[in-house]
Amino acid sequence: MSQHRHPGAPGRAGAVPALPDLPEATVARLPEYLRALHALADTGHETVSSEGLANAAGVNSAKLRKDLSHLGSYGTRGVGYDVTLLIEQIESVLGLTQCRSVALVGVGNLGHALAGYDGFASRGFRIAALFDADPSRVGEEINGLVVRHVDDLARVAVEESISIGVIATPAPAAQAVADQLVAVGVTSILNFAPCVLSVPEGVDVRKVDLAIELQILSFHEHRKASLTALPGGLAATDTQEAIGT
Ligand SMILES: NC(=O)c1ccc[n+]([C@@H]2O[C@H](COP(=O)([O-])OP(=O)(O)OC[C@H]3O[C@@H](n4cnc5c(N)ncnc54)[C@H](O)[C@@H]3O)[C@@H](O)[C@H]2O)c1
Repeated sequence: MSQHRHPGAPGRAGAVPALPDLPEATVARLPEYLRALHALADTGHETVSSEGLANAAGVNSAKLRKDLSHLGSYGTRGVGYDVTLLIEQIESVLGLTQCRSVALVGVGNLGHALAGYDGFASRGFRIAALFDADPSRVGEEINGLVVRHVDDLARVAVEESISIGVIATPAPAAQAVADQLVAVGVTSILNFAPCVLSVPEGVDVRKVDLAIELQILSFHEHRKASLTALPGGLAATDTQEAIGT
């Protein structure tokens, strides 16, 4: 996943206390720690060592300790981190203590899959509205939500307090959809369309493109093949480190 962020993004909630300005790479790893911590909590763990959490999250433990130190969380020597406390700290920093309402625009193949997925609610997100421009899709019910015409975006965004927009339209339509989302006050956009969006300062856009991820993996396959062809074979032993995850 790539991201595009304007510095000093104001966000929408005015009363939120100032947060530490974390490195983007740390922010990107916090959800991994959170997922691992929830799995530990679900299996009855009350504490976890930095090594245990690092393994569960798939990062190295020095990086994890550094990331968590940004939150003021250092764990207790010989005991490790308190799982519940760390979940609360990370959720607080990620702004997950409130459920965020998401609007999904473009309910085709991908949009259907996203709208039908039940796993977002437990991670702090509610898909609150579905929009499409195709009249034949408007009125269809998916997972208890009726698809509305994108022309209703402005009204529904206010009614449902939409804070994040997800774009799953074809690329040629994505910029206009982004403009509509921004016009109704949405300042965070997740873009699945394979294109670069132009947005005003203060609007955060993250882009998901599985083809790009596959192309990066293709490069590493290509590189591994070229290294194994050399005398002495493949040097890198830690594949995740080698590809910078
Ligand atoms: N990021 C990824 O990894 C990934 C994977 C698959 C697809 N995609 C991308 O996701 C997008 C959707 O793919 P799909 O297979 O679901 O396409 P699709 O054609 O099945 O669905 C697109 C939907 O968008 C609607 N639409 C078009 N213009 C619109 C507009 N202005 N406002 C609202 N709705 C509009 C269409 O009516 C349609 O229902 C494409 O851009 C595709 O390239 C990305």
